Amino acid sequence: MNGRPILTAAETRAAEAAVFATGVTVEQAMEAAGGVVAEAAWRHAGRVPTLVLCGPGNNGGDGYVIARLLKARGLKVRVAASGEPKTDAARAMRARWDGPVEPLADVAPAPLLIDALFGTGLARPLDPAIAAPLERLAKAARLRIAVDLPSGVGTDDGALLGPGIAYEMTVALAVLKPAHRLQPAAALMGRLVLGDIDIPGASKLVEIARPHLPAPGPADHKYTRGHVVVAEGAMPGAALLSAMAAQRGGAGYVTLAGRATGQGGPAAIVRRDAPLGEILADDRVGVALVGPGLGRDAAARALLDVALAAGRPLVLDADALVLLAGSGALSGMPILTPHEGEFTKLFGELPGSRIDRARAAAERSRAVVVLKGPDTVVAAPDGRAAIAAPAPGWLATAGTGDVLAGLIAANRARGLDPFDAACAGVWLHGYAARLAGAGLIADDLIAHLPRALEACL
Ligand SMILES: NC(=O)C1=CN([C@@H]2O[C@H](COP(=O)(O)OP(=O)(O)OC[C@H]3O[C@@H](n4cnc5c(N)ncnc54)[C@H](O)[C@@H]3O)[C@@H](O)[C@H]2O)[C@@H](O)CC1
Ligand SMILES: Nc1ncnc2c1ncn2[C@@H]1O[C@H](COP(=O)(O)OP(=O)(O)O)[C@@H](O)[C@H]1O
Ligand SMILES: [K+]
Repeated sequence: MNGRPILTAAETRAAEAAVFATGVTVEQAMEAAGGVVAEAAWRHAGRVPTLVLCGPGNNGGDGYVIARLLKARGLKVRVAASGEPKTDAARAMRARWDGPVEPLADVAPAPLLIDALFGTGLARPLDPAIAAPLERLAKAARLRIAVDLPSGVGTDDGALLGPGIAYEMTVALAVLKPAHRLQPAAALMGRLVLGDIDIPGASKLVEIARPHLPAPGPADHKYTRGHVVVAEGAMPGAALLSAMAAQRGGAGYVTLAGRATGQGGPAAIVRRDAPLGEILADDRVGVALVGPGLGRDAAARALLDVALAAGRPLVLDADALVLLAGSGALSGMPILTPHEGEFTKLFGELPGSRIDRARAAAERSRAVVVLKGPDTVVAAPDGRAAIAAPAPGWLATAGTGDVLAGLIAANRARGLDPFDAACAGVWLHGYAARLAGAGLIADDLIAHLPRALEACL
């Protein structure tokens, strides 16, 4: 798993401090930051009259640099500030801006608005005296560009601390921060550009990257590619969706275990109406998926108990998660795939961001937790975590979770470790959703999985 690192505000400051310790100055870093944003703005918007809003900290310092560089390219640039700069570097950049600085409260709008009010230093909700003019100027602009982050979002949790303006572009400086990927902030970013300013960062939190999933080779046969067993329950359609997703997601052998034999779906699915324990006793079984359409009655509980006792790698979804509420640590590092509702039933109300909550849940359950939603987070008990790039809202339709569970099962069965299998499944799911496009239903995702797999060869 080696997606782009995502650093919190404190980690970003530490990464910057490490670079400054080598002799690079804050002013140099700020010149570089202003340079990448000015370049991105120029490419995106061209020769457009521009208003740069500067805050009191180093985000504002970047703003003064951007204004100077765009003016040097011949743009009509005005600057408005919420107050005097408070850091040495920002003061230095303010001094290098040779135009006037207007007060934010009553400045006139411009077609291009560049927001350098606050970045990673925002510590509390925006004051109305800043939020109101920001909103007014953003509404009146034709294009809005955020420097590092839209002003008014929580860097580490993606919470809204301001008016929630949607930008056409955000230029993230040095590294991605959680707010670039966590909702509701992530939805405001527009096109997200990462501006390299030579401040490297490493983190246990990454963006989910395209996995490398090699094609089967000469040494492979159906079992080496992975044997997935999906347990059927009260609603066999859900298990069928999971089974089909596991097949199209690359599993070499998929067994549907249960009573509803012969109900639609490809002939290539093996259907067995035998006790689940007997089916899972086969050493060639790479993973058991339990939960989609399982039901929550005694029969469902009995199937779950059999799966938990079987000693095979597990993917537990949907009803299985509800049945697990109140249980402690699990053995064998299963993968749990709750949406928010299932997560709360399973783990209660945990504090912090989605990342904090997924990590705490993973640690408590000793499982890899996939906290699903528009900003899916994957977390492992060892602290590794990953956030998906935004997926299409069209995924909010019945059965797409069953498809995700089947995909994760296929990747686990092919031998990926639980964290990597979960991340690979989430990536394929999001990619297939983009391919399937508007109006998708869960079945369409499955039809697009071969092309998603192709992208990972
Ligand atoms: N640290 C560095 O050396 C570099 C930082 N860079 C920029 O600097 C930003 C971070 O700079 P800072 O740490 O100075 O933080 P910010 O510029 O985001 O804001 C910090 C300032 O805002 C005040 N503040 C916080 N919340 C407020 C609120 N709700 N209302 C009013 N005032 C509030 C703080 O008291 C402080 O004065 C990054 O996002 C990036 O844009 C870049 O210039 C690259 C180099
Ligand atoms: N608004 C949204 N934007 C992007 N992805 C979403 C959104 N809502 C749901 N999803 C994704 O769709 C899937 C829904 O899964 P789930 O809630 O288990 O549905 P079901 O049980 O009907 O299959 C998850 O992968 C989730 O991340
Ligand atoms: K900003």
